[in-house]
Order: sequence, then C-alpha cells, then structure tokens
Amino acid sequence: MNSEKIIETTKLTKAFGSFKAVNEITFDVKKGEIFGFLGANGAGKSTAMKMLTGLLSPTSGEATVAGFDVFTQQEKIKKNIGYMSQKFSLYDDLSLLENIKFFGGIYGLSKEQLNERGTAMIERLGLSDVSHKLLKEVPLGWKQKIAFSVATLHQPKIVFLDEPTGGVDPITRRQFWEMIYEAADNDTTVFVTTHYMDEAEYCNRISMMVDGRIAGYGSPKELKADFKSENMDEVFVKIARGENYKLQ
Ligand SMILES: Nc1ncnc2c1ncn2[C@@H]1O[C@H](COP(=O)(O)OP(=O)(O)OP(=O)(O)O)[C@@H](O)[C@H]1O
Repeated sequence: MNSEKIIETTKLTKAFGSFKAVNEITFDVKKGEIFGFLGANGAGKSTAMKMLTGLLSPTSGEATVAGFDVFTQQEKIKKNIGYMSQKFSLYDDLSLLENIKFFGGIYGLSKEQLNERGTAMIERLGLSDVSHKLLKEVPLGWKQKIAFSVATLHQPKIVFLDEPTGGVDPITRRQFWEMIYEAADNDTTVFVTTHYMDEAEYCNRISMMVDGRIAGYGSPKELKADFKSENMDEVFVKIARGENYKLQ
C-alpha cells in the first residue's frame, strides 16, 4: 500500500426527496489498501457504493474514483473497477470456466486473454479438475471464488466487494480473504462491505456508517483505541448504540 489516494470523497451526499441516505461523508482510500465499509442494515452503504461505482449520481459533495469524477465520468469509472455483489450474477447453467470467460468477455478481454487468464485463474484456485462442472453443481464457497475471479480478471485498479462472503463457513471465508490479500499485494485496491467483525479486523482501514454518516474511521487498532474496545465486535456495538462518538 502507498499513500496515493485512489478514492477520495468530500461531503458526498445522496438524498431521496428530503431523506439523506448518505449524508456528507468524507473519506479516502489509498492505492493497494483493503478498505472495510461497515454499517448496520440501512446505514447507507449500498447507496454510497452505487455512487462510487458510477451507478448512481450523487446529490452533492465531491468524489473521485481512480482519478475520475463520480458526477461526470461514470463510464470511465466503470472501466477501471471490478464489482462483486452478494447476489453474484453468474450463470448456473454454464461451467466454471465458461462463466469466467463469459464475464471476462463482457469486461472487454480478448479471446487470447480470456483463455490465458481464465485457465491460469482456475489453476490458481485449485479447480482445474472441476472446471467443466456447472456452477449449480458446486458449493457456495467455490461460486464466490469464481465471482471474485470474474471481478478481477480484467485487472481493475479497484475491486468493490459487496458482502462477498455472506452465508459461507469460517474456513471458506478465510480462504476467500487470502484471495483478497493476494489482490491487494498485486496493487489492486479492495473496497469491501461485510457484516462479519472478524473480517473487519483483516482490513487496513475501516469506515463505519450510522444513519448515512460516518461514525468511525481508521485502522482496526485506532478504532479499538478510540472506542476503548477489545475487538471490532465491541466497537461495532458501541457505534450502533450511538455511544461514544462524534458524527463526521
Ligand atoms: N431509491 C431509494 N429511494 C428511497 N430510499 C432509498 C432508496 N435506496 C435506498 N433508500 C433508503 O436509504 C437508506 C440506506 O439504504 P442502503 O441500501 O444504502 O443501506 P445499506 O447500509 O446498504 O443497508 P444493507 O446492509 O441492508 O444493504 C435506507 O433507509 C433505504 O431505505
């Protein structure tokens, strides 16, 4: 990780009528960082993420993603990012390798790149022997790994992961996080939402949202010190209860 900012927001806001789903959030993400974006249900994470991925126009404030403006350069942003959602939209009736190639094609990779990177990816995942299996035949944990591979095959500058490990067991989650570390080691910035507080500990820095605003921001170590907590679970509970913090 270096000190170059790859995402930067200033008072970024999204209002639906008079309701501010995201209310003046200011934060930055550094290149190669694993940045955790946390908050209770309805705190405004998805709305913020949609603005940062060029899917939703902000109401006010400022933000750049990979150097591009979220108000005016949304198409350029989309070309420079990868995205994986909890409800990953891979095809159940395609094989693992076919899914990788199909979605890699959508991201604009050539046939040669798809063959080369798709096969290398499958090998790295240890799934070579089963690459012909249909997606519907494999466990959830494998699907998530494939979805992550698809989101990073075009080697984006930033990958956005929306609750990528929902519903899988701790060992599979741990393996998934190894992929995240590997991507970050290769200078891909990782922006990840999660409800698992053990995963929050794996992030370099975190922002925690409450009611559209940022209520906690810093490394896990800093947040534990700020909130006089032993672990991130405790930090989260204190923030969710509205204890001990100043909203941004
Ligand atoms: N299009 C919309 N119109 C009106 N209100 C909306 C719209 N989208 C989201 N909201 C509201 O904005 C608030 C924040 O929603 P958002 O989905 O961003 O939260 P979240 O933190 O991602 O929650 P979750 O973890 O449940 O996905 C919620 O109160 C939601 O009902």
